[in-house]
Amino acid sequence: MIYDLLVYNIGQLILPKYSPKPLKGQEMKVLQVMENAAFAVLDGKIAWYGTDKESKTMSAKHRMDGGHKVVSPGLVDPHTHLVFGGSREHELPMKQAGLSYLEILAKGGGILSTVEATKLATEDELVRKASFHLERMISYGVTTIEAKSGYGLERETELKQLRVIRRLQEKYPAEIVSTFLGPHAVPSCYKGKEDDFIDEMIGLLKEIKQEKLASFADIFCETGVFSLGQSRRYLQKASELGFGLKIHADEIDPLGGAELAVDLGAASADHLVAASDEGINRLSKSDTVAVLLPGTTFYLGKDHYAKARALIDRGAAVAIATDFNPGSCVTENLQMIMSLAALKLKMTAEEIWNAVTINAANAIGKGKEAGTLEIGQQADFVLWDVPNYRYIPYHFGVNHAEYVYIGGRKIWGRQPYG
Ligand SMILES: N=CN[C@@H](CCC(=O)O)C(=O)O
Ligand SMILES: [Zn+2]
Repeated sequence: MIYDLLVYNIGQLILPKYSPKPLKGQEMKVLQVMENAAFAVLDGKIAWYGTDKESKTMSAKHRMDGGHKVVSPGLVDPHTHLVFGGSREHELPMKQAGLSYLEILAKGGGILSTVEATKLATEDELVRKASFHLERMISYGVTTIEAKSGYGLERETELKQLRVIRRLQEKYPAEIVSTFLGPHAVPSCYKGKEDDFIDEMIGLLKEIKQEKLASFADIFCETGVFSLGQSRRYLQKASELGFGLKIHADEIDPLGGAELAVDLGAASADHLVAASDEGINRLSKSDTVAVLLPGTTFYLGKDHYAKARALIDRGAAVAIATDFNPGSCVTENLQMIMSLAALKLKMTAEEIWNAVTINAANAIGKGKEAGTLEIGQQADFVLWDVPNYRYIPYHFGVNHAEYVYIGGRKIWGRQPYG
Protein backbone atom coordinates (compact mmCIF):
# COMPACT_ATOMS: atom_id res chain seq x y z
CA MET A 1 0.00 0.00 0.00
CA ILE A 2 1.33 3.43 -0.93
CA TYR A 3 -0.40 6.18 1.05
CA ASP A 4 -0.72 9.75 -0.22
CA LEU A 5 0.60 11.26 3.01
CA LEU A 6 2.28 9.88 6.09
CA VAL A 7 2.62 12.09 9.16
CA TYR A 8 5.23 10.61 11.50
CA ASN A 9 7.10 11.59 14.67
CA ILE A 10 4.00 13.00 16.35
CA GLY A 11 4.60 13.65 20.05
CA GLN A 12 0.90 13.42 20.91
CA LEU A 13 -1.93 12.44 18.59
CA ILE A 14 -5.26 13.59 20.05
CA LEU A 15 -8.01 11.08 19.33
CA PRO A 16 -11.35 12.20 20.80
CA LYS A 17 -13.76 9.29 21.08
CA TYR A 18 -15.83 8.83 17.93
CA SER A 19 -19.44 9.24 18.96
CA PRO A 20 -22.50 10.20 16.92
CA LYS A 21 -23.97 11.35 20.24
CA PRO A 22 -22.30 14.06 22.36
CA LEU A 23 -20.03 12.97 25.20
CA LYS A 24 -21.71 13.64 28.53
CA GLY A 25 -20.44 14.37 32.05
CA GLN A 26 -17.74 11.86 33.03
CA GLU A 27 -17.23 10.84 29.39
CA MET A 28 -15.95 14.35 28.72
CA LYS A 29 -13.08 13.81 31.16
CA VAL A 30 -11.59 11.08 28.97
CA LEU A 31 -9.37 11.99 26.02
CA GLN A 32 -7.38 9.37 24.18
CA VAL A 33 -3.88 10.69 23.49
CA MET A 34 -1.46 8.47 21.61
CA GLU A 35 2.22 9.22 22.33
CA ASN A 36 4.91 8.79 19.62
CA ALA A 37 2.31 8.29 16.95
CA ALA A 38 1.89 8.43 13.19
CA PHE A 39 -0.98 8.32 10.74
CA ALA A 40 -1.55 7.96 7.02
CA VAL A 41 -3.93 9.58 4.53
CA LEU A 42 -5.29 8.05 1.32
CA ASP A 43 -7.72 9.77 -1.05
CA GLY A 44 -8.24 12.60 1.43
CA LYS A 45 -9.26 10.21 4.23
CA ILE A 46 -7.60 8.84 7.34
CA ALA A 47 -6.36 5.41 6.27
CA TRP A 48 -4.20 4.27 9.17
CA TYR A 49 -2.83 5.34 12.50
CA GLY A 50 -0.40 3.67 14.87
CA THR A 51 3.01 4.07 16.43
CA ASP A 52 5.83 6.08 14.94
CA LYS A 53 7.91 2.88 14.96
CA GLU A 54 5.36 1.05 12.79
CA SER A 55 5.30 3.96 10.33
CA LYS A 56 9.00 3.53 9.47
CA THR A 57 8.32 0.58 7.15
CA MET A 58 5.36 2.22 5.42
CA SER A 59 5.37 3.81 1.97
CA ALA A 60 3.84 7.14 1.08
CA LYS A 61 4.08 9.70 -1.74
CA HIS A 62 4.66 12.46 0.81
CA ARG A 63 6.05 12.21 4.32
CA MET A 64 5.68 14.92 6.93
CA ASP A 65 7.76 15.11 10.10
CA GLY A 66 5.47 15.98 13.02
CA GLY A 67 8.51 17.35 14.88
CA HIS A 68 7.39 15.49 18.02
CA LYS A 69 4.61 18.08 18.35
CA VAL A 70 0.84 17.68 18.74
CA VAL A 71 -1.72 16.72 16.08
CA SER A 72 -5.48 16.97 16.65
CA PRO A 73 -8.59 16.74 14.51
CA GLY A 74 -9.54 20.05 12.91
CA LEU A 75 -11.39 22.15 15.48
CA VAL A 76 -15.14 22.71 15.21
CA ASP A 77 -16.62 26.15 15.99
CA PRO A 78 -20.34 25.48 16.57
CA HIS A 79 -21.65 29.04 17.06
CA THR A 80 -20.63 31.99 14.88
CA HIS A 81 -22.30 35.02 13.30
CA LEU A 82 -19.85 34.96 10.42
CA VAL A 83 -21.72 37.09 7.87
CA PHE A 84 -22.39 40.77 8.62
CA GLY A 85 -21.81 44.26 7.30
CA GLY A 86 -19.88 46.99 9.10
CA SER A 87 -18.44 46.89 12.60
CA ARG A 88 -19.30 48.38 16.00
CA GLU A 89 -16.14 49.88 17.49
CA HIS A 90 -18.15 53.12 17.97
CA GLU A 91 -20.14 51.30 20.69
CA LEU A 92 -17.11 50.60 22.85
CA PRO A 93 -17.28 54.01 24.61
CA MET A 94 -20.97 53.35 25.42
CA LYS A 95 -19.95 50.05 27.00
CA GLN A 96 -17.16 51.79 28.90
CA ALA A 97 -19.71 54.34 30.14
CA GLY A 98 -21.66 51.48 31.66
CA LEU A 99 -24.46 50.88 29.14
CA SER A 100 -25.48 47.25 29.05
CA TYR A 101 -25.80 45.08 25.94
CA LEU A 102 -29.60 45.20 26.09
CA GLU A 103 -29.61 48.99 26.72
CA ILE A 104 -27.52 49.58 23.59
CA LEU A 105 -29.90 47.32 21.65
CA ALA A 106 -32.95 49.16 23.00
CA LYS A 107 -31.46 52.45 21.70
CA GLY A 108 -31.36 50.99 18.17
CA GLY A 109 -27.67 50.10 18.41
CA GLY A 110 -26.14 46.66 18.86
CA ILE A 111 -27.63 44.01 16.59
CA LEU A 112 -29.90 46.63 14.98
CA SER A 113 -26.94 48.74 13.88
CA THR A 114 -25.34 45.69 12.24
CA VAL A 115 -28.69 44.97 10.56
CA GLU A 116 -28.53 48.39 8.87
CA ALA A 117 -24.96 47.82 7.68
CA THR A 118 -25.81 44.32 6.42
CA LYS A 119 -28.82 45.61 4.46
CA LEU A 120 -26.58 48.17 2.73
CA ALA A 121 -23.86 45.68 1.79
CA THR A 122 -24.04 43.82 -1.52
CA GLU A 123 -23.83 40.03 -1.59
CA ASP A 124 -20.32 40.24 -3.09
CA GLU A 125 -19.18 42.63 -0.37
CA LEU A 126 -20.48 40.27 2.30
CA VAL A 127 -18.70 37.31 0.68
CA ARG A 128 -15.43 39.28 0.67
CA LYS A 129 -15.81 40.36 4.28
CA ALA A 130 -16.87 36.95 5.59
CA SER A 131 -14.03 35.30 3.62
CA PHE A 132 -11.55 37.44 5.53
CA HIS A 133 -12.96 36.26 8.86
CA LEU A 134 -13.35 32.65 7.73
CA GLU A 135 -9.75 32.47 6.54
CA ARG A 136 -8.66 33.75 9.92
CA MET A 137 -10.77 31.09 11.68
CA ILE A 138 -9.16 28.39 9.52
CA SER A 139 -5.72 29.76 10.33
CA TYR A 140 -6.57 29.13 14.00
CA GLY A 141 -7.20 25.46 13.27
CA VAL A 142 -10.95 25.44 12.65
CA THR A 143 -12.09 23.18 9.80
CA THR A 144 -15.85 22.91 10.52
CA ILE A 145 -17.88 26.02 11.30
CA GLU A 146 -21.47 26.91 12.01
CA ALA A 147 -22.61 30.26 10.54
CA LYS A 148 -25.87 32.07 11.25
CA SER A 149 -27.95 34.64 9.44
CA GLY A 150 -29.79 37.11 11.68
CA TYR A 151 -28.65 40.54 10.54
CA GLY A 152 -31.49 41.00 8.09
CA LEU A 153 -34.69 40.55 10.08
CA GLU A 154 -36.54 40.62 6.75
CA ARG A 155 -36.76 38.25 3.81
CA GLU A 156 -34.34 39.83 1.36
CA THR A 157 -31.40 40.41 3.68
CA GLU A 158 -31.82 37.14 5.57
CA LEU A 159 -31.78 35.22 2.27
CA LYS A 160 -28.79 37.30 1.13
CA GLN A 161 -26.84 36.22 4.22
CA LEU A 162 -27.76 32.58 3.71
CA ARG A 163 -26.69 32.78 0.05
CA VAL A 164 -23.37 34.24 1.21
CA ILE A 165 -22.89 31.23 3.50
CA ARG A 166 -23.64 28.94 0.55
CA ARG A 167 -21.06 30.77 -1.59
CA LEU A 168 -18.48 30.44 1.17
CA GLN A 169 -19.15 26.70 1.24
CA GLU A 170 -18.48 26.53 -2.50
CA LYS A 171 -15.35 28.67 -2.19
CA TYR A 172 -13.64 26.96 0.78
CA PRO A 173 -12.96 23.31 1.66
CA ALA A 174 -13.95 23.94 5.29
CA GLU A 175 -17.36 22.50 6.17
CA ILE A 176 -19.88 25.26 6.91
CA VAL A 177 -23.20 24.48 8.60
CA SER A 178 -25.83 27.11 7.96
CA THR A 179 -28.38 28.34 10.53
CA PHE A 180 -31.37 30.63 9.97
CA LEU A 181 -31.58 33.13 12.83
CA GLY A 182 -34.30 35.43 11.45
CA PRO A 183 -35.71 36.12 14.95
CA HIS A 184 -32.46 37.60 16.27
CA ALA A 185 -33.88 41.00 17.31
CA VAL A 186 -37.16 42.84 16.99
CA PRO A 187 -37.02 45.33 14.08
CA SER A 188 -38.16 48.81 15.16
CA CYS A 189 -41.28 48.63 12.96
CA TYR A 190 -42.41 45.47 14.83
CA LYS A 191 -41.99 46.84 18.39
CA GLY A 192 -45.07 45.71 20.31
CA LYS A 193 -46.03 43.39 17.42
CA GLU A 194 -43.46 40.66 18.09
CA ASP A 195 -46.00 37.90 17.38
CA ASP A 196 -46.54 39.26 13.87
CA PHE A 197 -42.79 39.26 13.33
CA ILE A 198 -42.58 35.63 14.48
CA ASP A 199 -45.35 34.82 11.95
CA GLU A 200 -43.30 36.45 9.22
CA MET A 201 -40.19 34.48 10.18
CA ILE A 202 -42.20 31.26 10.30
CA GLY A 203 -43.36 32.11 6.77
CA LEU A 204 -39.73 32.34 5.66
CA LEU A 205 -38.80 28.94 7.08
CA LYS A 206 -40.59 27.08 4.28
CA GLU A 207 -38.79 28.94 1.53
CA ILE A 208 -35.42 28.43 3.24
CA LYS A 209 -36.14 24.73 3.53
CA GLN A 210 -37.15 24.44 -0.12
CA GLU A 211 -33.99 26.25 -1.24
CA LYS A 212 -31.90 24.13 1.19
CA LEU A 213 -30.36 27.34 2.52
CA ALA A 214 -30.09 26.28 6.18
CA SER A 215 -29.98 23.08 8.26
CA PHE A 216 -30.79 24.70 11.62
CA ALA A 217 -33.22 27.31 12.93
CA ASP A 218 -32.27 29.51 15.89
CA ILE A 219 -33.91 32.31 17.93
CA PHE A 220 -32.74 34.85 20.55
CA CYS A 221 -34.97 34.07 23.56
CA GLU A 222 -34.33 36.97 25.93
CA THR A 223 -35.97 39.79 27.89
CA GLY A 224 -36.85 42.56 25.45
CA VAL A 225 -36.28 40.27 22.46
CA PHE A 226 -38.42 37.10 22.08
CA SER A 227 -40.38 35.47 24.88
CA LEU A 228 -40.35 31.81 25.78
CA GLY A 229 -43.80 31.34 24.20
CA GLN A 230 -42.75 33.01 20.96
CA SER A 231 -39.55 30.94 20.90
CA ARG A 232 -41.51 27.71 21.42
CA ARG A 233 -43.95 28.54 18.62
CA TYR A 234 -41.19 29.38 16.13
CA LEU A 235 -38.96 26.42 17.01
CA GLN A 236 -41.86 23.96 16.98
CA LYS A 237 -42.76 25.04 13.45
CA ALA A 238 -39.10 24.82 12.40
CA SER A 239 -38.93 21.30 13.80
CA GLU A 240 -42.06 20.26 11.88
CA LEU A 241 -40.42 21.53 8.71
CA GLY A 242 -37.33 19.39 9.37
CA PHE A 243 -34.84 21.96 10.71
CA GLY A 244 -32.47 21.04 13.52
CA LEU A 245 -33.03 23.38 16.48
CA LYS A 246 -30.78 25.80 18.30
CA ILE A 247 -31.61 28.54 20.77
CA HIS A 248 -29.81 31.56 22.24
CA ALA A 249 -30.96 30.65 25.72
CA ASP A 250 -30.74 32.25 29.16
CA GLU A 251 -27.86 34.54 28.17
CA ILE A 252 -28.83 37.46 30.38
CA ASP A 253 -32.08 36.50 32.14
CA PRO A 254 -33.21 33.00 33.12
CA LEU A 255 -36.30 32.81 30.90
CA GLY A 256 -36.26 29.00 30.67
CA GLY A 257 -34.62 28.66 27.26
CA ALA A 258 -32.57 25.67 28.47
CA GLU A 259 -35.73 23.79 29.49
CA LEU A 260 -37.40 24.68 26.19
CA ALA A 261 -34.39 23.34 24.24
CA VAL A 262 -34.66 20.02 26.07
CA ASP A 263 -38.46 19.85 25.61
CA LEU A 264 -38.08 20.29 21.87
CA GLY A 265 -35.04 17.99 21.50
CA ALA A 266 -32.83 20.84 20.26
CA ALA A 267 -29.32 19.98 19.09
CA SER A 268 -27.99 22.75 21.29
CA ALA A 269 -28.84 25.45 23.82
CA ASP A 270 -26.29 28.25 23.60
CA HIS A 271 -24.97 30.86 26.10
CA LEU A 272 -26.74 29.61 29.31
CA VAL A 273 -24.94 32.10 31.58
CA ALA A 274 -28.16 32.66 33.52
CA ALA A 275 -29.59 29.13 33.17
CA SER A 276 -31.59 28.06 36.23
CA ASP A 277 -30.75 25.06 38.37
CA GLU A 278 -33.73 23.30 36.83
CA GLY A 279 -32.44 24.18 33.34
CA ILE A 280 -29.01 22.71 34.19
CA ASN A 281 -30.62 19.54 35.55
CA ARG A 282 -32.83 19.13 32.49
CA LEU A 283 -29.86 19.61 30.14
CA SER A 284 -27.87 17.07 32.15
CA LYS A 285 -30.48 14.42 31.47
CA SER A 286 -30.68 15.17 27.76
CA ASP A 287 -28.59 14.94 24.58
CA THR A 288 -28.95 18.66 23.93
CA VAL A 289 -25.45 20.12 23.86
CA ALA A 290 -24.81 23.12 26.11
CA VAL A 291 -22.76 25.39 23.85
CA LEU A 292 -20.92 27.79 26.16
CA LEU A 293 -19.50 31.08 24.91
CA PRO A 294 -17.06 32.40 27.53
CA GLY A 295 -15.56 34.88 25.05
CA THR A 296 -18.89 36.72 25.07
CA THR A 297 -19.04 36.94 28.85
CA PHE A 298 -15.46 38.22 28.80
CA TYR A 299 -16.13 40.75 26.03
CA LEU A 300 -19.30 42.02 27.72
CA GLY A 301 -17.18 42.63 30.81
CA LYS A 302 -19.21 40.38 33.10
CA ASP A 303 -18.01 38.54 36.17
CA HIS A 304 -20.38 35.59 36.10
CA TYR A 305 -19.71 32.87 33.55
CA ALA A 306 -21.87 29.93 32.52
CA LYS A 307 -21.81 27.13 35.11
CA ALA A 308 -19.75 24.66 33.11
CA ARG A 309 -18.71 22.71 36.20
CA ALA A 310 -22.29 22.16 37.34
CA LEU A 311 -23.30 21.15 33.82
CA ILE A 312 -20.48 18.63 33.35
CA ASP A 313 -20.51 17.32 36.91
CA ARG A 314 -24.25 16.67 36.71
CA GLY A 315 -23.83 14.84 33.40
CA ALA A 316 -24.45 17.35 30.59
CA ALA A 317 -22.71 17.51 27.22
CA VAL A 318 -20.76 20.75 26.86
CA ALA A 319 -19.19 22.34 23.78
CA ILE A 320 -17.51 25.73 23.49
CA ALA A 321 -17.54 28.22 20.61
CA THR A 322 -16.27 31.69 19.70
CA ASP A 323 -19.73 33.26 19.09
CA PHE A 324 -17.74 35.40 16.62
CA ASN A 325 -19.88 38.49 15.91
CA PRO A 326 -19.34 42.26 15.59
CA GLY A 327 -20.85 43.20 18.95
CA SER A 328 -20.60 40.80 21.85
CA CYS A 329 -17.51 38.77 20.92
CA VAL A 330 -15.17 40.08 18.26
CA THR A 331 -12.67 37.27 17.83
CA GLU A 332 -12.16 34.42 15.39
CA ASN A 333 -9.69 32.75 17.77
CA LEU A 334 -11.13 29.51 19.16
CA GLN A 335 -7.82 28.82 20.94
CA MET A 336 -8.41 31.96 23.02
CA ILE A 337 -11.82 30.54 23.95
CA MET A 338 -10.09 27.32 25.05
CA SER A 339 -8.02 29.42 27.46
CA LEU A 340 -11.13 31.17 28.79
CA ALA A 341 -12.78 27.77 29.24
CA ALA A 342 -9.83 26.73 31.41
CA LEU A 343 -9.58 29.96 33.40
CA LYS A 344 -13.22 31.06 33.70
CA LEU A 345 -15.25 27.87 33.22
CA LYS A 346 -12.74 25.74 35.17
CA MET A 347 -12.85 23.02 32.55
CA THR A 348 -9.99 20.51 32.39
CA ALA A 349 -7.79 20.25 29.29
CA GLU A 350 -9.44 16.94 28.37
CA GLU A 351 -12.94 18.43 28.67
CA ILE A 352 -11.88 21.43 26.60
CA TRP A 353 -10.52 19.29 23.75
CA ASN A 354 -13.71 17.22 23.68
CA ALA A 355 -15.69 20.48 23.75
CA VAL A 356 -14.00 21.88 20.60
CA THR A 357 -14.02 18.60 18.67
CA ILE A 358 -16.56 15.80 19.04
CA ASN A 359 -19.10 17.69 21.18
CA ALA A 360 -18.93 20.78 18.99
CA ALA A 361 -19.48 18.55 15.95
CA ASN A 362 -22.52 16.96 17.60
CA ALA A 363 -23.93 20.40 18.42
CA ILE A 364 -24.20 21.05 14.66
CA GLY A 365 -25.25 17.60 13.48
CA LYS A 366 -21.75 16.60 12.31
CA GLY A 367 -20.90 14.01 14.97
CA LYS A 368 -20.34 11.33 12.35
CA GLU A 369 -18.10 13.41 10.11
CA ALA A 370 -16.08 15.87 12.18
CA GLY A 371 -14.22 16.25 15.46
CA THR A 372 -12.43 12.88 15.38
CA LEU A 373 -9.75 11.11 13.33
CA GLU A 374 -11.42 7.77 12.67
CA ILE A 375 -10.27 5.54 9.84
CA GLY A 376 -12.35 6.46 6.78
CA GLN A 377 -13.12 10.00 7.95
CA GLN A 378 -12.05 13.05 5.99
CA ALA A 379 -8.47 13.91 6.99
CA ASP A 380 -9.06 17.30 8.63
CA PHE A 381 -6.27 17.86 11.12
CA VAL A 382 -3.98 20.46 12.68
CA LEU A 383 -0.30 20.25 13.54
CA TRP A 384 0.17 22.38 16.64
CA ASP A 385 3.52 23.90 17.48
CA VAL A 386 3.24 22.98 21.16
CA PRO A 387 4.92 20.37 23.38
CA ASN A 388 1.69 18.78 24.63
CA TYR A 389 -2.10 19.16 24.40
CA ARG A 390 -2.39 20.95 27.76
CA TYR A 391 -0.23 23.77 26.44
CA ILE A 392 -2.85 25.43 24.20
CA PRO A 393 -5.33 26.54 26.91
CA TYR A 394 -2.32 27.56 29.03
CA HIS A 395 -0.56 29.91 26.57
CA PHE A 396 -3.33 32.30 25.63
CA GLY A 397 -4.18 34.82 22.94
CA VAL A 398 -1.80 33.62 20.21
CA ASN A 399 -2.02 31.17 17.33
CA HIS A 400 -0.37 27.81 18.01
CA ALA A 401 -1.36 26.23 14.68
CA GLU A 402 1.55 25.40 12.37
CA TYR A 403 -0.34 23.63 9.58
CA VAL A 404 -4.05 23.13 8.91
CA TYR A 405 -5.14 20.29 6.62
CA ILE A 406 -8.59 19.65 5.16
CA GLY A 407 -9.27 16.44 3.25
CA GLY A 408 -5.55 15.58 3.46
CA ARG A 409 -4.54 18.86 1.73
CA LYS A 410 -2.59 21.61 3.42
CA ILE A 411 -4.74 24.72 3.33
CA TRP A 412 -2.91 26.92 5.78
CA GLY A 413 0.65 27.07 7.10
CA ARG A 414 2.55 29.51 9.25
CA GLN A 415 5.02 31.60 7.27
CA PRO A 416 8.54 31.24 8.63
CA TYR A 417 10.29 34.52 9.49
CA GLY A 418 12.78 35.87 6.95
N1 LIG B 1 -27.05 37.33 21.85
C1 LIG B 1 -27.42 37.47 20.71
N2 LIG B 1 -26.71 37.41 19.58
C2 LIG B 1 -25.30 37.41 19.45
C3 LIG B 1 -24.75 38.78 19.41
C4 LIG B 1 -24.94 39.42 18.13
C5 LIG B 1 -24.51 40.85 18.10
O1 LIG B 1 -24.37 41.50 19.15
O2 LIG B 1 -24.34 41.32 16.96
C6 LIG B 1 -24.64 36.52 20.47
O3 LIG B 1 -24.85 35.32 20.40
O4 LIG B 1 -23.88 36.98 21.34
ZN1 LIG C 1 -24.99 34.04 18.90
